[in-house]
Amino acid sequence: MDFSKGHGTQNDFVVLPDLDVRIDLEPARVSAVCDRQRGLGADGILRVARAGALADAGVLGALPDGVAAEDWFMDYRNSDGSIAEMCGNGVRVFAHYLKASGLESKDEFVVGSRAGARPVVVHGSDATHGDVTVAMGPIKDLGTSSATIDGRVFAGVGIDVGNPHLACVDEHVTAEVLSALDLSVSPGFDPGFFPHGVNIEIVTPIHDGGVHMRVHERGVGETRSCGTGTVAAAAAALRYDGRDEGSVLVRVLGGEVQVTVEGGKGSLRGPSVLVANGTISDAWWQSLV
Ligand SMILES: N[C@@H](CCC[C@H](N)C(=O)O)C(=O)O
Repeated sequence: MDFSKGHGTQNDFVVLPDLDVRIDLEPARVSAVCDRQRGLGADGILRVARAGALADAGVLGALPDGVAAEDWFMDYRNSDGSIAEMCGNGVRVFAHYLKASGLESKDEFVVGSRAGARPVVVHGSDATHGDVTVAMGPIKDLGTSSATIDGRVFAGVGIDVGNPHLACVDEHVTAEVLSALDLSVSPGFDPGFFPHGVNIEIVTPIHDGGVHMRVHERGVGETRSCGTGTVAAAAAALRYDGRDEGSVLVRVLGGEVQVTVEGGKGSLRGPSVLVANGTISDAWWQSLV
């Protein structure tokens, strides 16, 4: 089975081209591939197929809103094997992979996700580096809640950008305070508020047009970046600043991305890097279930 490995600001993915939808992505297989000791190592898997082929194979119950059968579809899995609705860094890597592999020749096209259509613009790409903007869709306010890290409570705002986030902007949080946080343990959150789990961002207020952020992802743990999380963080930081719209440079452990919030929708521009192509052993794959 062929694979590529790539990352967007060090949120890393195994990309599995599967146009005929033959690969069985059982959670045990996904978590083995993503395991950094016994597998390839990644925060998640991106299966590459057309939306119609995934629906015909029963992977998708129905085509999500705005997604046509002939659109590309990013079938995203977290490293624990769970399915998530959206992955912002994943869409950039997915679009870059399509261009680099020759599967797509256009610079502007739609990537389908379980959260709906996510149009992309590939500003530039070669076999290794890409620069991609993703139209991230509506930003929905879920109300206020809080996260607990190491006994410290962070007030935040619940934000749905296709998947659920709790973005906590705190006046006492600086880049130095952020770097001292222990995110090796899952932060506490209100399961009544987030019955399907949540991605949690701790964010500095906006300074000189930018914020710093760390993130603990549902189904993964701490990651060095989360694209949907940067959109939630930017929206929360703008609101903290008394604004509904604006452009924010979001700095994460793995780099930086530019997020724009306008008309209740987000857009995300940032890099993608494709680092390797290879083959997964059939014997190993079969041994996993
Ligand atoms: N890293 C992703 C988000 C992946 C999904 C998330 N862990 C969830 O379960 O919602 C991103 O770049 O957005």
